Amino acid sequence: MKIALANDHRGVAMKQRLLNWLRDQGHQISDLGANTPDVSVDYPDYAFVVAEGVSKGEYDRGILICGTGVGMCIAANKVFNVRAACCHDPITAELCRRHNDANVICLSADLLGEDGAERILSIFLSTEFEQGRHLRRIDKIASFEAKTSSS
Ligand SMILES: O=C(CO)[C@H](O)[C@H](O)[C@H](O)COP(=O)(O)O
Repeated sequence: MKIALANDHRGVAMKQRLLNWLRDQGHQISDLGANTPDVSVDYPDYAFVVAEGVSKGEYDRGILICGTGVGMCIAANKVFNVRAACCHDPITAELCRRHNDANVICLSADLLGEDGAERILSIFLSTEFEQGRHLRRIDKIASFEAKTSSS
């Protein structure tokens, strides 16, 4: 899978650990920063780059890491056609794919251990969207987004 990965200063260590693991799984990863834990950066700058890449179809999925995952998630969901999910557990990772067709996952560097993050990512990257009634629901979100972004 072609994946864009980015983080703020709080997510540098987790990103660096996950990079090798993701590449070992055969994914093509673009590391879009940040790479220095000592320099404070603003998570929206990174969330927008990843989310726009996914929105334009340059990447199959996006992965964002900040302290809680929440700031990245709020920012990424402002980008057209992006369905970002903040996942702290495997069940949310599974259902955000099966039910919500999430295309960006946001992880917490402060709350998740390495094993937890790998398990969550593994589920997120391997679970298919179920379509059916769930497609009707995400179509409603897309229609609302199209209507409000053109006004
Ligand atoms: O957006 C967040 C909170 O939901 C992230 O945890 C950020 O990483 C955090 O706000 C950054 O805070 P800092 O005090 O500037 O490190």
